[in-house]
Amino acid sequence: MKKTIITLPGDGIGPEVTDVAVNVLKAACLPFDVEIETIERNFGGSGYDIDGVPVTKETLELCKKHKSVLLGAVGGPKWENLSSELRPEAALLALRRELGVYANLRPIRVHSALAGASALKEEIISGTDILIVRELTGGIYFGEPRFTVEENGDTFSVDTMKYSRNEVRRIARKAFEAAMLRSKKVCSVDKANVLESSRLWRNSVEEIGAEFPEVELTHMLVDNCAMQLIRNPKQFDVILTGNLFGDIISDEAAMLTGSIGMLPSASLGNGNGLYEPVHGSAPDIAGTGAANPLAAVASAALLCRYSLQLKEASEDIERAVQAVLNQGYRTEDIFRGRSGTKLVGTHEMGDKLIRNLKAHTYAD
Ligand SMILES: NC(=O)C1=CN([C@@H]2O[C@H](COP(=O)(O)OP(=O)(O)OC[C@H]3O[C@@H](n4cnc5c(N)ncnc54)[C@H](O)[C@@H]3O)[C@@H](O)[C@H]2O)C=CC1
Ligand SMILES: CC(C)CC(=O)C(=O)O
Ligand SMILES: [Mg+2]
Repeated sequence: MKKTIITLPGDGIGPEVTDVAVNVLKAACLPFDVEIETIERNFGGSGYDIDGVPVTKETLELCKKHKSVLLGAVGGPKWENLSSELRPEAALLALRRELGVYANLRPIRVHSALAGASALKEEIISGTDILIVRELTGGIYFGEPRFTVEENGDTFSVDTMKYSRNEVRRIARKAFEAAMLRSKKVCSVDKANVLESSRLWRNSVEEIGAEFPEVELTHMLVDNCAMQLIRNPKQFDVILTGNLFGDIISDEAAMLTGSIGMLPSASLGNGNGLYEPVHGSAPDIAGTGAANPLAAVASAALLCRYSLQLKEASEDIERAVQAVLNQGYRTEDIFRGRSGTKLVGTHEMGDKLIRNLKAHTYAD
């Protein structure tokens, strides 16, 4: 059987990690008689350089048609002075919006082999298993109006933080459903002591919480959450939060796992799936072969699970990731020079993954 996915490698390290993820995905699906066909499109800053826009209408339509998209990353200094609608990041926001993928799932799992790789003490982080459920198509990244004006000899810029009750209820339901399959705890994170939109958020989450009496619901202000994630991350099961706060605390939570290069994501909604590492285009290491591809690879595993319904292939990829870490292979970001570990580059890590995948799947 043939399955088609759209790949949008993007900018910086995006193409490097996407290449590895696609190779691993193909190798993982083969034993299940699924041939992965990829259609690649320009996207982000590199898309702008070629097409004059960071994403074309044709690409958006193609993504909608095929429903599953594997994305690398966008952005970089080269495109920072473009107007907001031509910036690489605008393409990503447009894609998320067009696909209607409002539920951004960001699993934070500390691999036992990497418990010593975090900047935090091993006893604080080992065993951490958090799911951040971030609202992705609303909030301040999309709210109108947004503008900059010159007034009275000064410059003013406005962004709008806006949520509707239904938008909050929709993402809250996803968080509670996820919690039912985990440790049945949801911590909703907001800034309800200051923001009107956060008070609506809290109120709407409470309404959905009432439909899930088995799930323990707590609320936490985002500044406290930023601190609690470092103090005692194991207190969290599912963290439910809005677009901006989720963006920030997930980068923070990435450091529990040793590196932002470890964190995958799946964005779901409207029957579509967009899969991308949590990290950006990392211009500081692009082209050096140092990028950690495991976040992109783990995102491909999520694509297998949610879009291709190939749970076993997805688990095979996750096992291969565990195996390479247990065997001591480390890209620079997670390399701490410990005995038994070996520094590898992006593509060498990909080769090790495929070797493990073959050893596992063909031996069964
Ligand atoms: N989803 C996306 O496409 C995102 C794009 N960006 C864009 O990326 C550009 C750079 O943003 P930054 O703030 O520097 O964030 P970043 O996530 O690209 O990089 C932050 C730091 O983490 C390191 N890093 C990131 N991914 C890594 C990986 N896979 N392996 C090893 N090290 C890794 C980088 O080298 C850098 O030191 C900006 O243009 C930004 O807008 C940022 C976040 C998400
Ligand atoms: C690049 C931004 C549009 C978003 C971002 O940083 C993220 O979704 O993690
Ligand atoms: Mg981010």
